[in-house]
Amino acid sequence: MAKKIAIGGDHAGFSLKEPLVAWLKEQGYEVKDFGTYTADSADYADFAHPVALAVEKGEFDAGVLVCGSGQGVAITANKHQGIRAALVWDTPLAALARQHNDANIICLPARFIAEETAFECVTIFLNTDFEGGRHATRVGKIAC
Ligand SMILES: O=C(CO)[C@H](O)[C@H](O)[C@H](O)COP(=O)(O)O
Repeated sequence: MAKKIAIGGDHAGFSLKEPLVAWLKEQGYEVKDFGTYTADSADYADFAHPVALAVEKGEFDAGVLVCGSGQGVAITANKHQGIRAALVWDTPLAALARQHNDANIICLPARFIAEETAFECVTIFLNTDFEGGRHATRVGKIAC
């Protein structure tokens, strides 16, 4: 069965989110786009919270969030107890976010990453397993 991906971002993420949505669908993923749907100025939390909530509730296998720096969406998503949102801008970080942190949302900085690199990061993020072991102990200590 196709992996289900929730995606969202603000105006600054829009120019990256649009090709990402199309590309993810081409790859066979089931994608729900939580907006924003234009390049008009918008507030990242209005999109990061719905994506985080949907992933937290188990309605999606993973989330992708995009804003200018990636930081606003990451900070917002990590307010949710069940979310581990990782700010990623290169492929080794995408792998580590899964291997060591069991991240369930990848946050991309649209204004600081090339489209092709973003695609590579998302591919790695969606296809890398959590290593468990000592990392499971550490991840288990995150929630407060
Ligand atoms: O990067 C962001 C938050 O971390 C946002 O996407 C905004 O782009 C950033 O806050 C700048 O805002 P602006 O209205 O685009 O100048």
